[in-house]
Amino acid sequence: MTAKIIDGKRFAEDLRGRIAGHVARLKAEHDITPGLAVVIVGEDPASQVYVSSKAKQTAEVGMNSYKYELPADVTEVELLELIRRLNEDKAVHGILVQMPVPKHIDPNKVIEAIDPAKDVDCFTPANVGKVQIGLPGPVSCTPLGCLMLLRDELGSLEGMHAVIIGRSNLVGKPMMQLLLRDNCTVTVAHSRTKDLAAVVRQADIVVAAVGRPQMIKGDWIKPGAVVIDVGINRIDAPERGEGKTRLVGDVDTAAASEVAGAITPVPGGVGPMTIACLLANTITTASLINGLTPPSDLTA
Ligand SMILES: NC(=O)C1=CN([C@@H]2O[C@H](COP(=O)(O)OP(=O)(O)OC[C@H]3O[C@@H](n4cnc5c(N)ncnc54)[C@H](OP(=O)(O)O)[C@@H]3O)[C@@H](O)[C@H]2O)C=CC1
Ligand SMILES: Nc1nc(=O)c2c([nH]1)NC[C@@H]1CN(c3ccc(C(=O)N[C@@H](CCC(=O)O)C(=O)O)cc3)C=[N+]21
Repeated sequence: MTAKIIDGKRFAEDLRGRIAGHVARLKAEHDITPGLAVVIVGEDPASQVYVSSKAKQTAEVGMNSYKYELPADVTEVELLELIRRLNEDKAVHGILVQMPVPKHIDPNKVIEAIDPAKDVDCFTPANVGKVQIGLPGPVSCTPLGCLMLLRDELGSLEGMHAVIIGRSNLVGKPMMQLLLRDNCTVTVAHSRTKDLAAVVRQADIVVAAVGRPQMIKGDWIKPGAVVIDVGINRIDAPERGEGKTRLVGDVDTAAASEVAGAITPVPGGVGPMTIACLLANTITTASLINGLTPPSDLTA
């Protein structure tokens, strides 16, 4: 059997098309142009690429995009002051501070400074709690993107055994909440899990968010399972020439594709969905800030 390749890039394009429709409606009916502010500290080249593609896609769907590039030696006080200004700015409906921030800045202080009403990453305690009890609000971008792909592939997820590998606040834990809400039986595995292969073999749905290149092997996958590969790892690719690299996920995609029912590729899988869901969250926050019900097709 050869797995279906889940085209996240294409799904994200469709999602951005729907987002553009919601932006047009907010403008025409309510005179609101959603605005997203992205703050980046320092000059990590990977982050630069990621932030540029966010700005480009934000503009393409008709939203306003505001980019703040701060030097790596900016003080914590200065960064917090910028966040406070963005909290007050009526044109800004979403604030994203690219993580990680330099070591001399406390990421928890950054998170706590962001107004939960504008927290499009769903990092603040208020929004984490809302997701847990099912209240409307932004939902962590990567897990939201994974959920959309899974629902599209499977329809109802009810009763399925989902195994998530990774328990970070960014991916694993919010993924757990969303799959539980969709009536999956959820197992969360991590670095202390015993016999990970045996745990993964039980899964109808595998979500790999570990950050270890190709760690999840083909023979760990139950035949027909749906595999969502969140990992983005840059590895050496001497076959492409000296000094060249390529991106791979946390799953051994070639081997897993022999067994799985469907699988997301890297690149072109979850990554593009993360960015599209960031824009979706900006519609959600712009709606809620203005007392409107957010569009149901952009959230969990
Ligand atoms: N596609 C996208 O849009 C995004 C991709 N990513 C990628 O996803 C991956 C995960 O990101 P993130 O959640 O932030 O990573 P973290 O490093 O924060 O978390 C990794 C998790 O994996 C677990 N883990 C580490 N080693 C093992 C192991 N050998 N066996 C089992 N579990 C293990 C850790 O366990 P423990 O808690 O015990 O330490 C931890 O819970 C990375 O590759 C990242 O680049 C991240 C965000 C967005
Ligand atoms: N506050 C904050 N929020 C985040 O959501 C956040 C963050 N900080 N810091 C970094 C991680 C990582 N992340 C990615 C999103 C999309 C791609 C993506 O689009 N990847 C493309 C490939 C891009 C390439 O070729 O380099 C793909 O998978 O197809 C990658 C990585 C969001 N993160």
